[in-house]
Amino acid sequence: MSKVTIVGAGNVGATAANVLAHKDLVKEVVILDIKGDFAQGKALDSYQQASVDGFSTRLTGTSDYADTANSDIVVITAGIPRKPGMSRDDLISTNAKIVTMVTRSIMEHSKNPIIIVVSNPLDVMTYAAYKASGLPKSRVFGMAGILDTARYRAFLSMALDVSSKDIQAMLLGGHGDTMVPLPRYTTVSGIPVTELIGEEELEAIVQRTKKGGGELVKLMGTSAWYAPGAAAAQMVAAILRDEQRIFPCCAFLEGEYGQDGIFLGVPVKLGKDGISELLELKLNEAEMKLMHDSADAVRDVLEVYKGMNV
Ligand SMILES: NC(=O)C1=CN([C@@H]2O[C@H](COP(=O)(O)OP(=O)(O)OC[C@H]3O[C@@H](n4cnc5c(N)ncnc54)[C@H](O)[C@@H]3O)[C@@H](O)[C@H]2O)C=CC1
Ligand SMILES: O=C([O-])CC(=O)C(=O)O
Repeated sequence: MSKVTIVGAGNVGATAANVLAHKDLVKEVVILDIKGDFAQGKALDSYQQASVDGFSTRLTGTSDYADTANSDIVVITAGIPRKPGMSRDDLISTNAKIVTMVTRSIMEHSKNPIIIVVSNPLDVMTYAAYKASGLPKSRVFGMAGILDTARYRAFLSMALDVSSKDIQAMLLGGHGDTMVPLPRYTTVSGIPVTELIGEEELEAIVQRTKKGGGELVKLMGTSAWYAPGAAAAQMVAAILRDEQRIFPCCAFLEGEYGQDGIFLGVPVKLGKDGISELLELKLNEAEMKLMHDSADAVRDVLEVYKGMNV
């Protein structure tokens, strides 16, 4: 009888709630937004889909944190999205305050939730939620890697004309243009991807993946929501079902990959208590360098956050 709260009833939050309800895994999904009755409207619309699509999960909307009391899992999507010409890092001054305030309010009503952060800039916003919550690192992490590998898998699927279901891939690093897709850890039904595609075409797909978020911002004028919402719901499902699935997630590193005191994308195992294990891949020199460059980029934004004293 779990309870899931989604903070932010906007594009990503409402999609995550809707996708989660379709999985029919949880009794109650609460959507919270500061924007008047907006969350109530989104929840009501979503719940009116229940009889059409056949799910029982109740969706309710609110602007009152008391209604989030005793949540088992909280997904934070509150904050502003970027517009064309902006980087995710440009969102920090607004979103750091929002994510910190949201996390504090959540913790006033739920003792030991698992928090999944979605708001950007993701790696630093996950750090902000971790600090504001006081929860252990196993219970606070961010969604990005599932989305970024999903884009990588989509581009590969289009290039190879195969189902993306058969493409397995791993990706590390920050959720920015320095992210590190890993062709050496990419297979198609067990076949190394390098046996199926030329080096140049693969490199072009890697580069397109790194800028995958920006491509959509340019096309739509705001950032993506279908794949991000579904990715967040997949993480919630893995926790609710105690699946111990291995996903790339934004997790707190304390020495792993040569990084300390920073949230970055790495493979983790997800189950009922959050992150049960962080996996350290045997990277080659070139991959490790890309990982360190990505960590440096995240660390620059982390310094900005630390200087804000929120
Ligand atoms: N980690 C990832 O891979 C992804 C992250 N994002 C990020 O997710 C965030 C949300 O994106 P969208 O849903 O497209 O934006 P949106 O503008 O559609 O929705 C954001 C919602 O947050 C609400 N909000 C703002 N301040 C709040 C507060 N203090 N408390 C509660 N609610 C508050 C707004 O009223 C709005 O409804 C953005 O920061 C975006 O950059 C988006 C896609 C992927
Ligand atoms: O691109 C953005 O700003 C939103 C995001 O993180 C993504 O879609 O990857």
